[in-house]
Formats: sequence, C-alpha cells, structure tokens
Amino acid sequence: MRFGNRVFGHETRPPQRALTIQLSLNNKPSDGSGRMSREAPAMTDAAIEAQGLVRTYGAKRALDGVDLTIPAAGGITAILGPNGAGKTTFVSCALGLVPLSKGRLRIFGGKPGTLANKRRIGAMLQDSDLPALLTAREHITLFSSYYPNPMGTEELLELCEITPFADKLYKKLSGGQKRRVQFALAVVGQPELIFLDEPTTGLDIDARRVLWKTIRRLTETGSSVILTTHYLEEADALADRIIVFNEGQVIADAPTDEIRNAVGGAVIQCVTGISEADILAMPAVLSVGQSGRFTDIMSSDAPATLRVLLAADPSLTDLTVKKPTLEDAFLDLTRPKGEAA
Ligand SMILES: Nc1ncnc2c1ncn2[C@@H]1O[C@H](COP(=O)(O)OP(=O)(O)OP(=O)(O)O)[C@@H](O)[C@H]1O
Repeated sequence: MRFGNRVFGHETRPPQRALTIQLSLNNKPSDGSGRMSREAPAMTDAAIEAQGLVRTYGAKRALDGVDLTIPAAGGITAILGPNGAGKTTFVSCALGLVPLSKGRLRIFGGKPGTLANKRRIGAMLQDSDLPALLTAREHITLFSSYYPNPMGTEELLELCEITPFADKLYKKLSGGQKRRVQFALAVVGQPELIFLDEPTTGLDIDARRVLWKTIRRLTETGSSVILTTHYLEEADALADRIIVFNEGQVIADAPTDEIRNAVGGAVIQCVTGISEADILAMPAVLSVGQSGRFTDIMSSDAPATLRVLLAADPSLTDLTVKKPTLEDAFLDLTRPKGEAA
C-alpha cells in the first residue's frame, strides 16, 4: 500500500475483512431468502487493474500515470481528492464512458464498457437522469431485467426506503428521492463492482444512513464498492481503504486507519497571541492554521511542542489536544508543498 512515498503492509484485505468474505461465500444471508446470495467471483480476479493511466484534455492531464488495483470482493474503497483531481475521469474510464489516452485498464480482466462487464457493474453517477414518466418501481423492475441475479424489487424498495413513493412518477419526486432511486438502480443487480460518485450529495442525514447501511450490506455479499465523496466523515465511516488523487495522480493508497494515523502526533488547538511563524519554529510542529479565534497546530510530538508553547505564552487559553481526523490527514496530503495549513 502506498502513502505518499511510504509503502504500507500488503496488497490484500486485512485479516478481519478476509474472514467476512470467507463467511459470506459459504453462507446464505441470515434472512434465508437466498436472494442476496450469488456465485462468488474467483478470488484471484481483480475487479480493476490500472497501470499507467493517462487521460488528457488538450494540455490538461486529468489522469497522469494512475496505477491501482481493486480486488474482487474488495470491500469499500473511497477515492478522495480536491476538485479537479481526476476522480470522475477515473470512474468514467473504468465504465468505458471516456477512452484512455495511454495506459492499461482491465475490469474483471476485460476491457472497460463491454456488455459482459456491464452485467457485473452498477453505477450511480453525479449527473444521472432517468425517464420522467416512469415510477420508481417501474424503473427498478426494468433495470433488474438487465442483470442475471437481481434483488427482489419489493426487498430493494424497502431496503432503500422508497416504498412510500414507489408509485409516483419520477418527475414528481424530490431531489433526494430521485437520488435514492438512482442508488437503487446502481445496486439492483447485486453487481460485483459498484461505482458511487458523490452518492449522498443532497440527501438528508436519515437518507444518508440508509445508503450507508445498504452499501455495507452489499459488500458483505462480495461486492467491491468504489465511492467518490467530498464528505470525509462518510469516507471515514464507510471505507476500508482510501485512495487519494491529486492532480491526476494517486498520492496515497492505504487502509483508512493507516491514512488517518500516518499523520501521526496530534492536533493542538488553543487561543494564543503567538504568530504562526513563531509557532512553526517550535519543536515538532508540522503545520499551523487558523480557524476563527483558534490556532490549530499539527505536531508530531505534542508534549515537546506544548512545553515550548506554554512557556512562550503564559496567557494561552482554551487548550485542547486531539488525534488527527481523516480530514486532517487529507488536508495534510493535498496541501501544496511548502504551504502551511
Ligand atoms: N470533458 C472534459 N473536457 C475538458 N476538461 C475536462 C473534461 N472532463 C474533465 N476535465 C478536466 O480534467 C480535470 C479532472 O476532472 P475530474 O472531473 O475528473 O475531477 P474530479 O476529481 O472528479 O473533480 P470534482 O471533485 O470537482 O468532481 C479537471 O481539470 C477538469 O477540468
């Protein structure tokens, strides 16, 4: 696993995950319906293999040498990155919607966009739209006919909490209700690989939690989910693995815990009159930022920083020390070199 210039662990799932996969391959779902079970994909088949992907738009390199592998039954991978980092371009290439300029991309060992691959993939894109004059139930019934082993329509309507508006015309649904239907269509086929591009944008917190629950359930049956999101708490709550894109390149690729912990140290927050330049010169300080009246100091050794900080400012107040969050790690990774937080 990559994290900046560092290499982490191994390329396979962590042991706990491997156990979950093993169980799901050998057992039917607890409700005994059999509807969520399906033939397991060969464990050796990678869902996605990308080597040296380049996609240019004129002089712009939207993808600039992307290498990554997503295993089959690979759990939930969040692809994060600032605006314009290349996340949507990567997803579009994997779906066969956008051709590559250079590189090798294999989906279940085949080219992106083939019919065989489409039957193994579900996708919810940012700009999806659907025929206005069909109901949610009709859309789901129609989509389920494309897949060899779809979920039952009623079960899916319940799971995604669509039942109360299942018979309304799509055009009469609210924005959040439309997103739920789009999500249901991405998962109705119980596909082995699911792309969710900003799936919870515009959803209220209840609807977001329904989606999270459904996503987790799908991975328990052996799906690999690729989630792109700007909500870092969503990635933190859901993803087993985080891949960070920046300027068309993968700058970090590691299990979520490792990404969070790799920042190391702690975030010291306080109210102080000391200048950012003076704080940056203190021991173990990695970066300094301002949020309102608070100063946030990222330190690789909080006690060492605190000793000097407290001695330098006896009037310092509102002191808290906390572990870095995924957001701290993300900001640290994607900050332009040489720029303080
Ligand atoms: N069809 C296109 N024509 C020209 N440039 C494009 C096109 N699609 C993407 N780009 C450019 O490629 C770069 C990567 O865009 P992309 O949409 O993949 O980023 P992203 O990480 O998904 O961003 P966001 O988080 O804003 O959705 C951007 O600079 C974008 O302007």
